[in-house]
Amino acid sequence: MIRTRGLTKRFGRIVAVDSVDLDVAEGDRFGFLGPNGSGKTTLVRMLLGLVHATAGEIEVLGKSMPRNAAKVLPQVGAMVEGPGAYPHLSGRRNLAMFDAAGPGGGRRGRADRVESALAQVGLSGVDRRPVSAYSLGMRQRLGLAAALLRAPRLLILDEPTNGLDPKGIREIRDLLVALNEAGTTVFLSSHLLAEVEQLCTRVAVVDRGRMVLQDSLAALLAPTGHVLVRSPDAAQVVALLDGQVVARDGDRLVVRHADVAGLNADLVGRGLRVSGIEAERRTLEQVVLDSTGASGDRIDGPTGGEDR
Ligand SMILES: Nc1ncnc2c1ncn2[C@@H]1O[C@H](COP(=O)(O)OP(=O)(O)OP(=O)(O)O)[C@@H](O)[C@H]1O
Repeated sequence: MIRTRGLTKRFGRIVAVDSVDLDVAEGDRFGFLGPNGSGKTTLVRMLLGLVHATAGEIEVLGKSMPRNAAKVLPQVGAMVEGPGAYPHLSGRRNLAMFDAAGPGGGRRGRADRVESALAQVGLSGVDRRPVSAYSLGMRQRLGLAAALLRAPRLLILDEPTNGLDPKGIREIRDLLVALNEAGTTVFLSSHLLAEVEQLCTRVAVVDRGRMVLQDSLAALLAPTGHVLVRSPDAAQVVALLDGQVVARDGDRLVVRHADVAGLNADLVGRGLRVSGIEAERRTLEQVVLDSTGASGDRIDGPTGGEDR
C-alpha cells in the first residue's frame, strides 16, 4: 500500500526525513510515531505529493509517486496538518465543494456522499452554522469526513485526534477500526502512544528523521522473558529460585522465567504463597523511549541535554 526506499528530505542544512524505508501492507492499521519535529508531517506530505523528496522512491497503491498522483490520489483519503475548510461556509457546503473539486465528484450522488461522510464521523445533525463557529473537535471530524468522501482504499491521517476529548478520540478510533475491518488500510501519524497502542496493528518510530523501529505491535509488546511475581513469602521464593530472581522490591519479584503457569505451579507446589503472577511486557511507551533520543524540539543549553 505504501513503500518508500531511501526517502530523504532536506530543508537547507536540516535533514527532516533521512533515508526512510517504510512498508505499509494492505489491511494494516499502521501507526507512524515520533517526537515533535522528527519528520512525520514532512514524510506524510511527501507520500501525497505535497512536498518533493530530495532523494529516494515512493510507491502508493503500487504506483510510483508523485508521477502517478492523478491515478492514485482519488483512491486515498487524507487529512494532513489539521482540517482545511472555508470558515464562512457550513460543513455541508465545504464538503460539497471539496467533493466537486476532486476527480469522480460528479453532481449525481454528491448529496448522498456528503451525508454519508457526515454520518460516519458523527456530524449528520450539524446545522447551517459556519465552520468558524465549530469547536476544534468538530473541525477535526469535518476534515475526516472530507477524507472519507470517496470511500478510499487508503486513509492517510496526520494526528487525526488532535483537539478531540477522550470520548471523541474513542469514537474516531472505533470509526477507524470499522473502516479498516471493511477493507480500508489506515496509516496515521501521531505522538500519542496510547492512541496508537489501542488502535494500530503495526508501528514505525522515527527519531530526528531516521526510522528507528518498524514492526508489528504484537512483536514489540511480546513477553520479555521475565515474570512478575508477588508473594508474601518473597524471601523464600528468592532462596528457592536461586539466581533467577533479577530484582526484588518488598513482596514484588522479577524472575527470569518463560513459563508463567509452570512457575506458579512450582511455587505453590512447594508451599509458597503467590498473590499475583504475570508475564512482564514492555509498554509501547517504553519501547519508543528506548528507541528514541531526547525530544526533537528540545533546545538545551551548553551544559544540559545530550551532545548532538
Ligand atoms: N518548510 C520547511 N522549511 C524548513 N524546515 C522545515 C520545513 N518543514 C519542516 N521543517 C523541519 O523539518 C523537521 C521535521 O519537521 P516535521 O514537521 O516533519 O516534524 P513532525 O514530526 O511532523 O513534528 P510535529 O509532531 O511537531 O508536527 C523539523 O526540524 C522542522 O523544523
